[in-house]
Amino acid sequence: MEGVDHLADERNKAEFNVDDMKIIWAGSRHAFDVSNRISRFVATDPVFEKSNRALMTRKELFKNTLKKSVYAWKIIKELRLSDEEGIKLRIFMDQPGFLDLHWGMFVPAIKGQGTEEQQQKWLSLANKMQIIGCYAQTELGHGSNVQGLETTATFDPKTDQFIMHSPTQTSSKWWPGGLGKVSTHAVVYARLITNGKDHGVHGFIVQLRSLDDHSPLPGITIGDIGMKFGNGAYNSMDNGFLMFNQFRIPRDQMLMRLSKVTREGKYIASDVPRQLVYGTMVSVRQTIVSKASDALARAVCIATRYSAVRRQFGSENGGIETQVIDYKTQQNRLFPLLASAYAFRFVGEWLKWLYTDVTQRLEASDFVTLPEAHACTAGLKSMTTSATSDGIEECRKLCGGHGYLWCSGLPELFAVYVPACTYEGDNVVLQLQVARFLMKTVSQLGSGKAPAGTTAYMGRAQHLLQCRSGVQKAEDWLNPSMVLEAFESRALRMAITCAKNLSKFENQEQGFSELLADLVEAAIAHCQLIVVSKFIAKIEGEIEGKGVKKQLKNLCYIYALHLLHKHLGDFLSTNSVTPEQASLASHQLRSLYSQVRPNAVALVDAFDYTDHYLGSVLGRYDGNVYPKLFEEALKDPLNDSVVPDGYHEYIRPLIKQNFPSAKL
Ligand SMILES: CCCCCCCC/C=C\CCCCCCCCCCCCC/C=C/C(=O)SCCNC(=O)CCNC(=O)[C@H](O)C(C)(C)COP(=O)(O)OP(=O)(O)OC[C@H]1O[C@@H](n2cnc3c(N)ncnc32)[C@H](O)[C@@H]1OP(=O)(O)O
Ligand SMILES: Cc1cc2nc3c(=O)[nH]c(=O)nc-3n(C[C@H](O)[C@H](O)[C@H](O)COP(=O)(O)OP(=O)(O)OC[C@H]3O[C@@H](n4cnc5c(N)ncnc54)[C@H](O)[C@@H]3O)c2cc1C
Repeated sequence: MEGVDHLADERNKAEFNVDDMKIIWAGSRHAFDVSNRISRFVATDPVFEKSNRALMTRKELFKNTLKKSVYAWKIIKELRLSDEEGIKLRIFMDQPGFLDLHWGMFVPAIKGQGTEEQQQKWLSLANKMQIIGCYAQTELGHGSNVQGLETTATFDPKTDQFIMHSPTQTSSKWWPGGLGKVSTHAVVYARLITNGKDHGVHGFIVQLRSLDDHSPLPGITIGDIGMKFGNGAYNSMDNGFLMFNQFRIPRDQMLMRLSKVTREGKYIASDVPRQLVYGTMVSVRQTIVSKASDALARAVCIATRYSAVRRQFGSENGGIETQVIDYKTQQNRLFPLLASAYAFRFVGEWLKWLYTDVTQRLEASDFVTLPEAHACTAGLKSMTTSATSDGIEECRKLCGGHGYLWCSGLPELFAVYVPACTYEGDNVVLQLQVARFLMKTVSQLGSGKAPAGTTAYMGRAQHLLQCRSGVQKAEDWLNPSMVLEAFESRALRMAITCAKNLSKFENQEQGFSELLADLVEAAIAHCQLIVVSKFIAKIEGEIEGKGVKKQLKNLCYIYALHLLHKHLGDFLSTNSVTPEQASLASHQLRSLYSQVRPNAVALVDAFDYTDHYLGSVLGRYDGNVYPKLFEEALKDPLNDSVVPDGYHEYIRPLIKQNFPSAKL
């Protein structure tokens, strides 16, 4: 029935003020107002219609993305939207495209690595979108190993130019978003060679296409790398390939904030860490963590609302059946994901703070916190995107058969989201960076250098290596210090075991390669500790709103205890908990699920998503699922005619058994 809220009973059960929770979720009243206003604006503008995406051909989808992106830019300019509003517009538009790479990587790369002069020249064009840029780092043969890139930029002192060249097929740039068909420019990462010496990978601004007719400049071969996973989905993006054939650019197009090449061809390295050339990746990894909470929240919102609508079994005397959300198995799969969405939100807020702090320090030439910022952005990007990808797929299963329908919104969400486990650094490769950082920290214990920041707990190694958890009853698992101690002790003991095993190898690098799998597990344990500790810090802070804090506490402990349950092997093998304490944790989890149950729909309403953004028949705000599933089905082109195309050609001859005889 139109206009009826099928989830009204669920909403009436809520024990907290949803509007207050919306502010907590958004981060502030201001952030909520912006998000709420822009999402509704996008939802009502026909240009941003997206329900027809799956049926578009690649070319139609690409053109539709161009149309939406340019229209979004026009709105940003005409309505003088702020950066914050512009970014929200892009998010709610919900279609990956060249704008992401232009604003998300090209502009930041110039800001981070260009000199004042270069910024003035290039950003004035880029900020008006008179040039469109992308980030061309990955090559056909090398993505994870940035130091292994093969493209060369050789300085020619005669002409004061760099010669950009792709010496092999594997050196072709391959993957950059926006490169295939749209970008006029790119920040290209290539090996800098002066006077025959290789100085490693540096960034260069390179014009790729004519600003008059968009044709590739001579010496440049460029195109799209082809269809990717899923229909619609990430295929709106023109990920591209690029080859240089002795292509020349002026010397002043090398990004020279971190190091320089003089007119004579002399290379001058500055005294800043060379890793700052990776700065753009660090900034995007930070953004990806907040986006993980958003993607997971979308999936959880769909699965929660649908689980409250869907009924199976349990009917007594012909009465109504049980809502599937009431099954403990459903709760055991769904509520930890709901809790994770909130957890990633808060760790994302904290990471943004950490990133802002390290950026300010770098500007003041203070590099002390750079390794930690790198480890946190890499590790949390890895951990949250892996959990979110798995979570979206779990939400699809939580919706049963209907979750597999395109109109559930979940297949497309998964297809768009899952490459987050790979881009901006493969998730395993990134956890190994965390592991290196942890091994270094462990090796310095006792040296007088106290570990700080997220590794401060390692400074209490003596206690954490010996302590036994004091949990005696299920309620003890609601004690923040007991929860934290269990996670700290597990993370520390895993790291120390790895360090001990490493020390048995004469060659540290060889030892590291032998122990890769254990090192990744130790890194994940450390990252989970960070998320748990930031959630606990959040609930221990000031939180306004009727009943809001109570709900967040429940979610925080669900998050922590479900991790304990999932990684029980780690907790038991490190003696961080006993089997009895683990069983008390399971008991406490069940009790927390019961407390969350009446609030579940309201907790996903707090995300404030429009039906347009969710793009899901199953996750509709009004819960009016079944009539809308029919409506969607009837829109499918196969239902345009009762008798399908191909009937006379194939079905009829088959049934009548009168097809021509086969010849081999
Ligand atoms: C007017 C208003 C305007 C508003 C605008 C409105 C419009 C809005 C439109 C859009 C809005 C934009 C929204 C943007 C949102 C963006 C969202 C995201 C979308 C994403 C789209 C996908 C795009 C994808 C892009 C890419 O994938 S780019 C390529 C990424 N590639 C990688 O990540 C490669 C991974 N590999 C590496 O990073 C490195 O190779 C390595 C694995 C780290 C190894 O490096 P190496 O140098 O070999 O180091 P090691 O020897 O291992 O270590 C040495 C040393 O260095 C330290 N280290 C390493 N990395 C770093 C680092 N980054 N920082 C600091 N330190 C680092 C390492 O720890 C070691 O330290 P020690 O020596 O101390 O041990
Ligand atoms: C949708 C999408 C968009 C992208 N956009 C861009 C872009 O705009 N610009 C850009 O430059 N790039 C882009 N990329 C490329 C992306 O950054 C790389 O794909 C990514 O860094 C992974 O590198 P790879 O493909 O070389 O993977 P590989 O490194 O080849 O990984 C293959 C396997 O090897 C494993 N592996 C690799 N090294 C190690 C190791 N040292 N130890 C243990 N295991 C290892 C990995 O875990 C993985 O399982 C994009 C990729 C995708 C999918």
